[in-house]
Amino acid sequence: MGSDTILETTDLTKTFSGFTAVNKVNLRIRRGSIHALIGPNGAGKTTVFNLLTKFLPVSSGTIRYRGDDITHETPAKTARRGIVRSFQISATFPHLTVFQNVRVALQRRQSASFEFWRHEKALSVHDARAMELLESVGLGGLAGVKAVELPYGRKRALELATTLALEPELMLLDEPTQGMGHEDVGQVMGLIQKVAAHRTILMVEHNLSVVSQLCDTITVLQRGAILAEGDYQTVSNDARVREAYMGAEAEAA
Ligand SMILES: Nc1ncnc2c1ncn2[C@@H]1O[C@H](COP(=O)(O)OP(=O)(O)OP(=O)(O)O)[C@@H](O)[C@H]1O
Repeated sequence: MGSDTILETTDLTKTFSGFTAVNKVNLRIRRGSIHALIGPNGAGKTTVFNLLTKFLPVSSGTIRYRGDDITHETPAKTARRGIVRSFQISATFPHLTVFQNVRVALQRRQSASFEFWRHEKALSVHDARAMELLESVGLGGLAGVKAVELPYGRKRALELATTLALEPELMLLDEPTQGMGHEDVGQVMGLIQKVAAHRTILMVEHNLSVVSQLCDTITVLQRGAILAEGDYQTVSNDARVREAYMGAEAEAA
């Protein structure tokens, strides 16, 4: 595994009672890149994420992270290596403030447990870092607001801040712009670009305009297997990719 590769899968496969959802997928994620996983509904994108984070056990094949075989490692150990999934695992606590949410995430990272109902003093060691993280995602001015009261796009920014608190090296983003209006999409794209500066990002994203603007490499999955890979120009000009997408649209119509 070359030093520019942070994560590599070899023949990664997942079967569910005889049905192959992920079929011999060979992924290579370049360190420092923003890599997209796209494909029609049911292509296996979410299952790949679940395999990489160990949320699901691998049926066959291997996952190597920075050269180590992590295929059969526990989810906690994999997370401690810095492979962190956002927008699902890092659910926020609606009735805590924006600031408290980030502080809890920092505490979680430190104690690797959920004993976060700590004495105020124990938590206050994280105050400065919490504020710094909030500033970095543009939420400095909303620190005292309850998470539940944030507009949708800002909630996503908070989720990013709580994920960043775990110091991810490889960040997995699950449809970061899903359900967003134009303005929020622009804001979240800006944030992703910013947080990508010091890490690697793998994202599942249906919005192809977002993918074309953000991602260096795109892997297209179809029925569990890789259909095409390359930069946006390459995959969007690929006849098989066009057909897969048009086929999916025709089915949906
Ligand atoms: N736990 C499971 N048991 C059985 N089949 C499953 C399970 N999870 C996923 N599948 C099947 O595996 C295939 C891939 O699903 P997956 O959710 O990974 O696709 P996806 O590309 O993420 O789709 P979408 O874009 O709709 O989220 C689908 O046919 C799905 O029905």
